[in-house]
Amino acid sequence: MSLSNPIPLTDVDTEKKFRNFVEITDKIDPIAARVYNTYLSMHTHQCVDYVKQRYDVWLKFNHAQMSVYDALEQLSTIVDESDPDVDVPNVYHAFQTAESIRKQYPNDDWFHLVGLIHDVGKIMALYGEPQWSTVGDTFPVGCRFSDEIVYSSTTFKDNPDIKKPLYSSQYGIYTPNCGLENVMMSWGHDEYLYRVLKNHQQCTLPDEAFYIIRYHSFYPWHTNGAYMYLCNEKDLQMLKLVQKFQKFDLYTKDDEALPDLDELKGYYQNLIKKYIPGVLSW
Ligand SMILES: O[C@H]1[C@H](O)[C@@H](O)[C@H](O)[C@@H](O)[C@H]1O
Ligand SMILES: [Fe+2]
Ligand SMILES: [Fe+2]
Repeated sequence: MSLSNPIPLTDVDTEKKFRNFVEITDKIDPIAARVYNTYLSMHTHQCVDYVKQRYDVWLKFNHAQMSVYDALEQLSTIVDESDPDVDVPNVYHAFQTAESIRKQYPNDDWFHLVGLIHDVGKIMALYGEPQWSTVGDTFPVGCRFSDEIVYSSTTFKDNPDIKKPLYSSQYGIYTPNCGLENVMMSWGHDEYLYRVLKNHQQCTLPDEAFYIIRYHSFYPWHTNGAYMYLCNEKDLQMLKLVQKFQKFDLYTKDDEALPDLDELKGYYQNLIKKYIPGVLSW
């Protein structure tokens, strides 16, 4: 599926510095400490065995029954602890992302909907999942952790997998260019929402939408160029689309100009009716 002619991205705030993962010093601001500690826990605990165990817990889809819109509204109670750029509930970020995509690609309504829902998997945090296992950038487990992972120089030292020769080799349990669909990613909101939607037979979003949802947090890959040796043709083709999405996901973050959610509700409820109707198992 090709996206119709883009209008150039004009409303990007070039003054503000996004994704500024500052190094930890003893005089640190509370947000920077919150972000660092989230990644420290994530990089300490996310390993092959841990991810398998999360599959057991979450892929039974027995936590809740609700529509996508109801799940989206639950984001109004979640502040993402991994994000140095957002300190308000995540529901605003959902509408900011969606609305900016809608402005640039008015005809690609499925893309608007991806903007709206891409982070809905974060509702896991409301059902007992720690934030370090819900939010933040993702990375493959079962092979060597890349230097391109944020804070990786100090946060992986207690991860059980770095002591295992197979898991800490370049390819680990994978084969060259095996394709990301065959790679086990650290557990988080991307994989979770992807699986929830796959499990919902009435979901008619295109393959591109599923792909963006599944890999939008894989910054070491889509932005820093790591792990290319695990990618197949499909991944390289989809990379451009994920990068396009990433601009909207990141540069529209704004804690001051908050969208009026009631005003936008009707448009997006119709999109949900069109592409993801019904009650989903979460
Ligand atoms: O802190 C953010 C946030 O958790 C996003 O939802 C995720 O997609 C990004 O990768 C991460 O950097
Ligand atoms: Fe996300
Ligand atoms: Fe996001």
